[in-house]
Amino acid sequence: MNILDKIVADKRNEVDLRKSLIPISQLEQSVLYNRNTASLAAALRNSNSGIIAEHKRRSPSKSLINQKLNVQDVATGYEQAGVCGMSVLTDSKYFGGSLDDLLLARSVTKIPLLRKEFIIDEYQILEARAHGADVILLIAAILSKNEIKTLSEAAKSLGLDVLLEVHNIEELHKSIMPSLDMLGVNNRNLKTFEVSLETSKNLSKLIPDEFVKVSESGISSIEAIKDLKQYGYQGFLIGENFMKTENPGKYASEFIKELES
Ligand SMILES: O=C(O)c1ccccc1NCC(=O)[C@H](O)[C@H](O)COP(=O)(O)O
Repeated sequence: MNILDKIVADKRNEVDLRKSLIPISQLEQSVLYNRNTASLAAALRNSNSGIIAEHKRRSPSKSLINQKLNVQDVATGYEQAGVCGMSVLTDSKYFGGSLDDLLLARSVTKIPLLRKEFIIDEYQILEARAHGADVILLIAAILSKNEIKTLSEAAKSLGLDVLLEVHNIEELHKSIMPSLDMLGVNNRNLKTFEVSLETSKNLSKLIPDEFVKVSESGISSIEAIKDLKQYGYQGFLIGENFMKTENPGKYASEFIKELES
């Protein structure tokens, strides 16, 4: 079994357990569930830098990245740096994150928040909204066309933006549908961990113009972003490169200033 299959198998058990503990009616009654959401797609369209900065403690490919930081400090730092949005990993077993991280980030910032999760069930979308997310991620590699349609339509009906992630042409072809806002190309093969920015470049011309194009993973330089912009990308998801520093917000601020200069 590859790592992605393992993550999804564990996720099915985790979601079943969560559903049995917290009913949907409880999620719907939360204060955060009943609020106006912010659009990441709109923020990216209006930005020069297009940075989406991630909170990521560890990962299957890199193991430990940074365990010392407080998520509220990271969120505040990212907002002050001028990022367009923040991605918060909520998977606990493989990334050391949680829904509490999302809540804590929401408590200190107004920027669009992405629930970075392996979403396989509509229940996780309700959880995302109830914990302060504005955006959800859907990963084409783990969903059928029909599931992408059902889940993205559910997210849109709740006022959430949808970022759909692909890694190859087959995933892209099955995914294009009107209920998506952003199409993300993951430069990391989630089954082998191989990273190449060529993946974003190769798929760029196949992504229809109505979607905001986002390049994800393995981005560590200003030159890489300038190059990807030539291919029509308006969003750049950066995790490890910021999180491995002592002060991700400060590093992101310097990165964005240089990008915009
Ligand atoms: O990062 C991993 O090792 C990973 C492994 C398996 C599934 C997903 C994984 N990462 C999720 C992401 O997409 C990244 O956290 C995100 O794009 C940021 O990437 P990076 O800038 O390279 O940290």
